[in-house]
Amino acid sequence: MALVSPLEYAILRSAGRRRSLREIAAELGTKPEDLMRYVESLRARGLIRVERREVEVYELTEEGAKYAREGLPELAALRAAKCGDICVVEVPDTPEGRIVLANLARYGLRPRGGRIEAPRDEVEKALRAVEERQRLLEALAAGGEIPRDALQEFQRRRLVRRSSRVEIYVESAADLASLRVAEMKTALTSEDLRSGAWREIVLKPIDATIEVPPAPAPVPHFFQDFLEYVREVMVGLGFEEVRGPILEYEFWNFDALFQAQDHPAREVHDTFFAEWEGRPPEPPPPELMERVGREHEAGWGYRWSREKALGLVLRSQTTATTIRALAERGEGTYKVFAIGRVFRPEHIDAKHNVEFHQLDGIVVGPGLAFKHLLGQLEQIAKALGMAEVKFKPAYFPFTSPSVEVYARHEKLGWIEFGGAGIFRPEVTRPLGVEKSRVLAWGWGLDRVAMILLGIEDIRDLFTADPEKLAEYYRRWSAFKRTVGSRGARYTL
Ligand SMILES: N[C@@H](Cc1ccccc1)C(=O)O
Repeated sequence: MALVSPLEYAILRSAGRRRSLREIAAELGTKPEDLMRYVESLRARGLIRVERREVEVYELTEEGAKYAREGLPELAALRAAKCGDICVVEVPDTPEGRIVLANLARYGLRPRGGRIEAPRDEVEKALRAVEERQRLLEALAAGGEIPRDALQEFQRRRLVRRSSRVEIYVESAADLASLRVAEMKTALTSEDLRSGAWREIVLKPIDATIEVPPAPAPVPHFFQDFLEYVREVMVGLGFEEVRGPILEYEFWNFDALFQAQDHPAREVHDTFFAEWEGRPPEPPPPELMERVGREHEAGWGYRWSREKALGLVLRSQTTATTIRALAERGEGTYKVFAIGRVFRPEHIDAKHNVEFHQLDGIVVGPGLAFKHLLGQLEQIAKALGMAEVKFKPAYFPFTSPSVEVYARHEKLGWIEFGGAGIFRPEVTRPLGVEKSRVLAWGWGLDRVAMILLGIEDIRDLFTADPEKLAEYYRRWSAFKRTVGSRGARYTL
């Protein structure tokens, strides 16, 4: 008495006296490759016989598939014939036209002077023959079988190509009455072993040698490529790149940006607070912390805590990185940017992810004003190839005036993809920046990529689906080729 799983039993019953695995899979509503390991396991136990045979298959070429969809060109030519007792078939004097004439000659319609003139009944006979070819071509496209001579003819015309496939045939070698259907598990528990239940359990077989259907060839990751492109655009605009840690002090992520310690964005539902046993990042200079603390106490009127500022978070904005650069370099004339991952405990949907990428930038120099900020944002948006961008007044604790930046997504409509503003004096003063003004912005690059590539769901940037990855890579390559040649429109 052999034990088999319910699925193995179904395979044996369906196999009976020799059948192709594809038929069995179709009957059981699954795919042959999903049955293979069970077939292998049955074979190993002598319950089934397996035979692999190479079979010829005919598949449509690209041209064949096109004609199956749109109709053979000679069919259109015959249908357009002008008939009295004599029919006249005209074709354009092009390579395609000449192919049509050559094909019609096979049905006995001889061209003369680039056109065909023949008695009506001959043309009708040819039309019926061509219609029959069309029917066969469509039948083949739908997966049906067609006569051999038709296949050979299509092959000569390069509408069909021959290849081979391994077809698997199985035949039950078991007496169904002698089998017992048992539970199937992937792993046994110690309880199964102790109680002896393992004797009544079928273990799910694993066979790593089974062929799987081919997956599309791997392509470079479009979003990685995109981030590299943004980096190059920024460098091309004269910016210098700066980098900063992902595990960041609250100080740089919030305090140095004049974001009060009881600001709602500093609650657990908006920020990932971190505990870290390893080596922490280099702490901020103590004097700087003092100056920032005093600015908070004077400006927001609460008791500032140094301990709180030394707490660790997963960076929630790359402004944490540009403010580090500002603190390091101080007064002067310069432009820097940072590209990096940021983290926020969002409710995940098509536009929000808990992990995304930002481009932050600052422009530092004396005499800079709001118009320069808008001009700078416009320049970057254009350089990236964004078509339509809009600015709206907004609020951030660290800038004044502030704007939100919107762009139009072909499916999702206007979406916000970033913020910008001029750093408030409360931000720049403790850093020793008093003469210069600082233009600052932070853009969500995931959303920019969605807008540029027409991606409708932010989660798709992290998809593991090879088809989607290949599709997005195609869109990305096409975008890169045409960037710079699109019209752009900007409104305030
Ligand atoms: N850091 C802000 C964006 C911003 C950056 C710089 C200036 C103004 C706004 C955000 O992530 O929403």
